[in-house]
Amino acid sequence: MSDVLDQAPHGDKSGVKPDTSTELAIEARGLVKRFGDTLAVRGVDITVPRGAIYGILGPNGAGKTTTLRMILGIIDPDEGVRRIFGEDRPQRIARRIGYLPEERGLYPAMKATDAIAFMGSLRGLPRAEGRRRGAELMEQYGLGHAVDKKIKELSKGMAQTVQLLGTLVHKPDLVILDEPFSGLDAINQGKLEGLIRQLAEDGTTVIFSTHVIHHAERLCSDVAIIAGGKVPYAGSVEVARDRLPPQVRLETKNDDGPWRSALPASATRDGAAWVFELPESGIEPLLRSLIEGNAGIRSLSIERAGLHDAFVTIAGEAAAQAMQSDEPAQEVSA
Ligand SMILES: Nc1ncnc2c1ncn2[C@@H]1O[C@H](COP(=O)(O)OP(=O)(O)OP(=O)(O)O)[C@@H](O)[C@H]1O
Repeated sequence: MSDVLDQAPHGDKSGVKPDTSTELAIEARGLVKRFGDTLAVRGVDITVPRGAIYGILGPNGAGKTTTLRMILGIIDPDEGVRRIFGEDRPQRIARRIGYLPEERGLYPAMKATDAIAFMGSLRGLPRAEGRRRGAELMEQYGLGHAVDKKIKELSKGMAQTVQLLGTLVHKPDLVILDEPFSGLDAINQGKLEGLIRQLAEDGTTVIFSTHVIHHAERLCSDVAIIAGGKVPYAGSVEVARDRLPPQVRLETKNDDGPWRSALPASATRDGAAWVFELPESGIEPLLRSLIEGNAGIRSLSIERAGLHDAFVTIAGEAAAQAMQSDEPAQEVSA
């Protein structure tokens, strides 16, 4: 797949010199957007380092698309500033950006490679080159059999993939994907995860919005959680997970004994196991008390909180439930 994403420096294409003065791909501060009476985005700050895979998580209507559209310069914020590669007028560096909008759509009568070339031409890539690269990309993405097909002859998922390839054909430095996983089956979701990883390995910054926390957990170094037009958390996935104490799960041979006083008062039963938060003093003193108190340890595990649990804590149960209702029944594993 690396050929697919054979990334060259791209600043020359746009006539704008590559910016080396900032390590940030995106810096957005205090973004606010109103649509009539609706306050869609209420003061969003997002900072995306270059080369990151960055996830924007939030339930329906949270303000993800509006935020991305402001960052891209498709709409202007009512308040706040945003910079892409240090440039505060994103349109000026449009050729360095690839954008997959949430609303999918290509001309049904166009050939797939022409559709990719057309999208590339909107970002400054000559059509002939776009067609050549389009065919190459389709071949490498497993759609070689469809290069001569028209969009209307493709399945919905295949057409969506063609649109994604059109987003990448001009070799952008920054790729912004709005809900790229929705509408794809489990196999294609897995392929898309691989493609996103490959883009990042080649130095491209990738930002995607999603309802499905598992994609972000597998792919992202950093995330922003958007809920109700605000960002209650933006930062590393690891730090978000560390906001919750790890959970201990303990099974013992003996039901009772002096060891029981070592368990925190909040410990609960889950079948044969005790479940509780890892005490602040750590596992060693607890282990000592269990051994000396003759618990007869059968099994003991310590599990770090996942991003989903962190999301529930940060954004709230309601937001998590709203997200979960959108998760596909079949999940892919990394
Ligand atoms: N053009 C518009 N005119 C009026 N209201 C809008 C417009 N675009 C978005 N909104 C409103 O702004 C809020 C945020 O919408 P937005 O599309 O940004 O959310 P989202 O997080 O991307 O949601 P989803 O996951 O459903 O796509 C919603 O209340 C929505 O109804």
